[in-house]
Amino acid sequence: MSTFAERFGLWSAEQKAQAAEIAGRIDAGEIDVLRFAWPDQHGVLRGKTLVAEAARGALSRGVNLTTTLLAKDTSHRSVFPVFSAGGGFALEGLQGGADFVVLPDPSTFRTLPWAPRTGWVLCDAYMKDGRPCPFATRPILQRALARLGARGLEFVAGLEVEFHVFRLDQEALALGDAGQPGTPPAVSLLTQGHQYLTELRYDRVDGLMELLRHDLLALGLPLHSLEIEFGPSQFELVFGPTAGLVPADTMVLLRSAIKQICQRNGLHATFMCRPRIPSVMSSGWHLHQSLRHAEGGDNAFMPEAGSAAPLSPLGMHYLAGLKAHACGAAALASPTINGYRRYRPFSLAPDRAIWAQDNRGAMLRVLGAPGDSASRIENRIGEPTANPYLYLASQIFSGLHGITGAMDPGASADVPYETPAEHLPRSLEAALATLQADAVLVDGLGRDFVDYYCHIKQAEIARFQLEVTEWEHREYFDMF
Ligand SMILES: NC(=O)CC[C@H](N)C(=O)O
Repeated sequence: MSTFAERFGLWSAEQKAQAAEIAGRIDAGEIDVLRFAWPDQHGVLRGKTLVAEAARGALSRGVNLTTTLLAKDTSHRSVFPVFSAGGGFALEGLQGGADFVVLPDPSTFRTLPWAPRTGWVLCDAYMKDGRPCPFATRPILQRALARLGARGLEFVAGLEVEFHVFRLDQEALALGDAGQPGTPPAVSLLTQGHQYLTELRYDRVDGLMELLRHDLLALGLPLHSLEIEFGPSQFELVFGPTAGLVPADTMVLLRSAIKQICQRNGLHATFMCRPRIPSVMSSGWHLHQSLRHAEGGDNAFMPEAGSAAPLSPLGMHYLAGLKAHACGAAALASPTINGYRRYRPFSLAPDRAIWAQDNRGAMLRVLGAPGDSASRIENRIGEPTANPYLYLASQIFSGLHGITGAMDPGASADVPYETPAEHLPRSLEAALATLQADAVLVDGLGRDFVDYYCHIKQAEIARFQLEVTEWEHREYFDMF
């Protein structure tokens, strides 16, 4: 019987060869288990771990997962009526908690440095009839990349990712800590804040940094630097430029890797934008991006000699597209309720949709000059929880619109927090409404996908709105 991958022709010749190589490593007894990891709608990895012999067959047969995973919000609740007729989804085949199939992309295989004799492979999701799973997000980025490819262009991105790491104070979980979501762990600071980039702070956490450096490099991720960020217990890692799907695959893996490495060492790493700790600074995910010519590989954003503009005309049009669609794209770049507390002035985070030449107060920081082969745009709109496939796709769809419409980004906003401009959405709800009304992003992502995504996010918002916050209690309880 032919396998799932063969029957539906889901692998390229290169992927077949890579799968054979993994099978060979399993046969040679190199690994005991293989983790089949699939990035869900939140960009969180889920999947199953198979023992070596079972994993060998599942490489090309795939692994069945439950379609209810597609229905989950960030509390892991199913927010579609999956057991009703049709399952509440706009598309067929997802009712009743039936199976879908995740099939490895063999090019992503590696062994996990922190987990002995453990293999890991990123998977793509398909329906049982071989169709791509309609709500999977990796194919959305693939589609965006293909649109660029049709113009002879490739997407290049480097990642600047901020996050917090705390010491875990709690050894055991109490029974009462269970919940959906459960009680967050009790933690203490690793470092105090406001010692941005000091060597003393770095040395204090050198042990953690060395753990991260060793394992992230062993995973083959393009780690460039490790840095002390502004806030208490806040750090930043920078990853050098890679092309196509790789930066997004890197992001899902690095987030999961950092959390795993930390939890194995009595630490808690979080990519939540603005944890509730005194003197907190928000964590951003700044995306350095450029396009290159598929033929020749030269940077398509680098301006010609003598250019007054910091980018080529193509780059300036792309920039204008990013600016024009920023408020809708925010729903993908900053997908949590918490992320909207970050857009505030004078914080090195953006608060409005503007661009400027090398200015960290602007949303779009442009770094380019004739002769600079690293000419690029740094979009500072994102927070580190974003699903990278959606965040990157939102950039490409926006930028492509700028290119096809030969859009003009206007002048550089050199006083970013004073320049009159459209304010970034003040809430996730406002961002979702803007996304729904953005015809270019809806066309790129697909109307069914946008409706699906907004339904999940609205469920989170609805639960949030039912909670009485500590702020309200403090404000009104004694006063009235
Ligand atoms: N050093 C920095 O650039 C800080 C960035 C800031 N934390 C943000 O939210 O984007």
